[in-house]
Amino acid sequence: MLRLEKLTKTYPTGDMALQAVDLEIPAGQIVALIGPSGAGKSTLIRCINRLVEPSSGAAWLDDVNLTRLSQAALRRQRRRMGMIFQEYALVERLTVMENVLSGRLGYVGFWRSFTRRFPQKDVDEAYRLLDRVGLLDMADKRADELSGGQRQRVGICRALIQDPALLLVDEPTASLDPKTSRQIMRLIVELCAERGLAAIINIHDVALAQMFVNRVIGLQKGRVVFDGPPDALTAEVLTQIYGEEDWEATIRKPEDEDEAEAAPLPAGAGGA
Ligand SMILES: Nc1ncnc2c1ncn2[C@@H]1O[C@H](COP(=O)(O)OP(=O)(O)OP(=O)(O)O)[C@@H](O)[C@H]1O
Repeated sequence: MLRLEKLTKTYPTGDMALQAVDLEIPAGQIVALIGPSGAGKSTLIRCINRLVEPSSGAAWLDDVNLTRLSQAALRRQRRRMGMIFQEYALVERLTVMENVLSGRLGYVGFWRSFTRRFPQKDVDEAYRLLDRVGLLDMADKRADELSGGQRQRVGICRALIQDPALLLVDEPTASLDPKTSRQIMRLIVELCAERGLAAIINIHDVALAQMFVNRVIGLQKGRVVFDGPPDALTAEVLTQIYGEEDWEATIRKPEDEDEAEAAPLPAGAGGA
């Protein structure tokens, strides 16, 4: 379980990116984080694994206070938090397989990581994951030969091979076309359900969030202003989060139901 207690981040510039955020995410629950540009979504995700150092407050993963860890202990705990990035963050000149296996670098010793010789069980797991995401025949391709959707699938495999308890997902579909975006969201949600993984997905596309998760958290100016099921995201609520706009075009409509049926919410997606 992830618990944030009054998590606060003020950047040296004075930007108050997070203001005393309290949040609990049970094991296995998938949450979409929405909010306007600058609301603090990326900061929140990065304060959890301390790519950004929080100014005060605490982030607990089960019984571990992540904000108090030494660098060595933090490295160990980061294995439990897989991260998926908007721009994939793959090493372009390495193969798909090598990129996936790089997710194990936090586990193998210095010499193995230096020579990139991974245990056979890691290689076997990498093949299993690539098969699961439909990229088995791409294992030996270089990352720079892949499409955006294929790259994100590699990014997902790299995060999952860490065997994390929590996925931190930062705008996974922002660089993808609408159809590929749906496929990637569906894959993330399915894989989390299969593995009982909790996830926080920072996402700009409200309709996409509504389609795939059971709990949405709205941030505005570093504060949680909404926490509830996707159906509660009315035009009034969206105005509160984002400001005045014609929200009827954004809110999920009945004709989207076909897509929802094609992607039933797994039980693990969990309610608020
Ligand atoms: N490295 C930084 N130094 C100073 N201020 C920053 C830094 N990163 C973010 N900020 C500020 O913190 C606030 C929150 O930014 P953050 O990137 O977390 O928002 P966001 O909701 O993820 O936005 P977007 O959707 O545009 O990515 C903004 O005011 C931003 O300008």
